[in-house]
Amino acid sequence: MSELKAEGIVAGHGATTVLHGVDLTVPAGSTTAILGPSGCGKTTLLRVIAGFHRPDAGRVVVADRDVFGAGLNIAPEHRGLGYVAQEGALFPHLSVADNITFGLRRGDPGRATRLTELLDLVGLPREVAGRSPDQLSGGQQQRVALARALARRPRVVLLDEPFSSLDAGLRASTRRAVADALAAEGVTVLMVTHDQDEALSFADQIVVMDAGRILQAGSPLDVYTAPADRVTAGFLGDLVTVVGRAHDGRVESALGTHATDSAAEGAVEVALRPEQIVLHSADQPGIRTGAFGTVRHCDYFGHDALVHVALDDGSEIAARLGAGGQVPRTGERVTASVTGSVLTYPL
Ligand SMILES: Nc1ncnc2c1ncn2[C@@H]1O[C@H](COP(=O)(O)OP(=O)(O)OP(=O)(O)O)[C@@H](O)[C@H]1O
Repeated sequence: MSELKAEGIVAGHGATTVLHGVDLTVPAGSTTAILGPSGCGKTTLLRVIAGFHRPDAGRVVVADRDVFGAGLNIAPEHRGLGYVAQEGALFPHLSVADNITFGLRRGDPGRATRLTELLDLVGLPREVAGRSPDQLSGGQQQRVALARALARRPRVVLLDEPFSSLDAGLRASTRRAVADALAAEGVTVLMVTHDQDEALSFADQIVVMDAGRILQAGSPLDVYTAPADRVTAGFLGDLVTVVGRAHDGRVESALGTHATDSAAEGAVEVALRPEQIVLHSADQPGIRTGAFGTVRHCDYFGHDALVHVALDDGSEIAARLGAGGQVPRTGERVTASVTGSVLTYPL
C-alpha cells in the first residue's frame, strides 16, 4: 500500500518549468529520501505535495485520498501532512509549547497531554516548553519543528533538509532522535537531502533527481550498486573511472579484464567504487597480479582512507582502505586489483 503518490507532476516558477512530469510513490510506513544536485527541483516537488506550490499538471494522493488533481486542490492544512522546513521555521514570538500545539484546537482537552507526549517523543526535556525558540540549540529547534509537524498525527511527514544547518555531531544525534520519533508514530516520510550518507542510512527508498526528472528510485543498496545511468552512479558515492574496451560481455582496462552486464561494445568508461579496489605493495613477494601504479596522496578520514594512485598507463584511481589497514606512503609502488563486477558506460 502506498501512503503518498505523485503522478505526472509538471510545475515551474513563472515561465520556467522546473518539474517535467515527476512520478513518485512512497510505501506506507517507509522513508524515502530525494537526492539531487542543487536546483534540480527537490524543494519544489515537496512544496507541490504539501500544497504550498500549485503545479501546472499532475495528481497528488495522500493516504488514499486525492488532494490535488483535475478540478481539485485541497488546502495544505487539510492534506493530512506534516511539514518540516529547512531551518525549522518556528514562530519566534511563541513559546515552545505554543509552537508545538499551534495546529491543535485551543479548547482541545487533550492538548496538554499531547504536548508532553510530543516532547518525550522527540527527546526534549519537558522544562523547555516555556522557553522561546531562541533559547534552544539548533538541534533542539529542529526537534520542536518535528514535534509541531507531528502534533495532529499526520500519516505522512515531509522533511526539507531538516538537518542541513546542524554540525556533524549534532546532526547524527538529531537524525537518530527524529528517525526514532517517526518510527514510533509509524508515519510515512518523504525527505529532501543533499547528504548522500544521510540518504543511504536514513531511507528505505532513494529517489535520485536531476533537472526536474527522476533518474532512479530504489533501495539504497540497489541505487548504490546498480545505478541506472552514469549521472546517478557519479552522484551517489565515490566513483573510480578508467577507459576500457568492451566486447562480448567482457571489458578490458588498465585494471584487468572483467565481466560486464552492459550491452555496450567498443570504447567504454569502466566505473567502480573505491572499496572494490585492493592495493598491495609492489615490493611484496609473490603478488604479481593487478595494475602497477604509484601512490599520489592519501585522504585520511579516521574510519577509513582514500588512497589516490596514478597507474602506469596514466589512469588515476582511488582505493578505499578500511580502518586498521596499512596506509601506503606517498610515492610507494603498488599493484591495484578489482573485486566484484564493474559498470560500463558507452563513451
Ligand atoms: N520562488 C521562485 N521563483 C523563481 N524560481 C525559483 C523559485 N524557487 C525556486 N526557483 C528555481 O527553481 C529551480 C528548482 O528549485 P528548488 O528549490 O526546487 O531546487 P532544489 O533541488 O530544492 O535545490 P536546493 O538543493 O539548492 O535546495 C531552481 O532553478 C530555482 O532557482
